[in-house]
Amino acid sequence: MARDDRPYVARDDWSHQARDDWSERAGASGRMGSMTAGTPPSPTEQRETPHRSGFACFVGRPNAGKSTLTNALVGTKVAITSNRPQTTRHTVRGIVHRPDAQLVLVDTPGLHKPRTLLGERLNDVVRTTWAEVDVIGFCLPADQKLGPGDRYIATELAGIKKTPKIAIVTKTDLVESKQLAEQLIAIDRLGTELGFEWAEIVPVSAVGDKQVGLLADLLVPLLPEGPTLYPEGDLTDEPEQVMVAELIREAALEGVRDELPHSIAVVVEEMLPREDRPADRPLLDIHANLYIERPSQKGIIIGPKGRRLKEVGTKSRKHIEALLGTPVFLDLHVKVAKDWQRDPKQLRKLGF
Ligand SMILES: Nc1nc2c(ncn2[C@@H]2O[C@H](COP(=O)(O)OP(=O)(O)OP(=O)(O)O)[C@@H](O)[C@H]2O)c(=O)[nH]1
Repeated sequence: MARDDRPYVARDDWSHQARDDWSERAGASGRMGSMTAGTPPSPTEQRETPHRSGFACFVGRPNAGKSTLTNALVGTKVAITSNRPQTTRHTVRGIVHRPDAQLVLVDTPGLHKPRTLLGERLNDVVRTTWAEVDVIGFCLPADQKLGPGDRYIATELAGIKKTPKIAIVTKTDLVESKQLAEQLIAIDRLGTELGFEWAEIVPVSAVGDKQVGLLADLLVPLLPEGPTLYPEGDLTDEPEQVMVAELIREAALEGVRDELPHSIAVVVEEMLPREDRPADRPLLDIHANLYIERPSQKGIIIGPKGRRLKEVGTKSRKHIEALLGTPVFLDLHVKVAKDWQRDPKQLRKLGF
């Protein structure tokens, strides 16, 4: 997206920021050393912009829209999304390939007050990720006032001094411009209150495809100079089995309530091409177990006459086939792993 097309950027000094970037790069590369701030680069100079590569992660409370945004940036379904909170457990990387940069997105679980061993482990994953990335994107939904959950995360962010932080106001399609403006101001103030400044504050709608390209444009200059890290065409380095398990879990989460979403874990036991198939009609056999914590939860997952489980299978199979580009036979079993969230041995077995 051309910079002039930007309908909203809260920082009124963004154009200076952009110019500063240019002069900074000039200093760094030595190639544009004579350029003064405010001089637009010539097309030749623009082509000489150094290639950048690095890692960004999106943080924010559950349901803030992190996975949807990751998918929108990458352009393919790589992170699972759901309208249930805390869907993302595994760190899924989406990779944005551009001529000038490679941006590796690390999608973390939501940071929350831990109540179980699983909760503590998830928070550790989040903090470790924050310390390693080049830029953090803090996602705040436009349609919800800043709450204690946001402050909790922002306070933690304030402690990570070195990493630049971009505030991303998500789901802007859900609000009028006045509400959006208020949210932008509140977020700016939150940074000031906590003693740091956002590198940018940018409103986006992943669903409405608004300003997603701009977000990438703002993230890229915050990455270090460097060569491509992954081969072109790679969208994620998450093992296929984990992605497949996540797609099954996503389908299983649909329509379940209360504590059940947190009780579901999926492990793909085996993925093997079916033997004796003609080359033009391959079939991939996938055997997966869907774990719950208590026998009483089995009925809900399986549904009357097995209908619910069948739906979960059909739905996830379609997504898996789209992801892997091959027809799939999905063999899905429901098993009870008693209180797995509190049992270190079970957690390890389930991949945490
Ligand atoms: N209208 C609208 N809805 C959105 C947008 N982005 C995300 N959503 C919805 O918000 C819900 C949560 O989105 P996710 O992307 O799963 O949120 P998340 O932050 O990854 O959630 P966790 O994995 O639980 O941390 C889903 O129902 C999405 O469809 C958006 O730009 N506009």
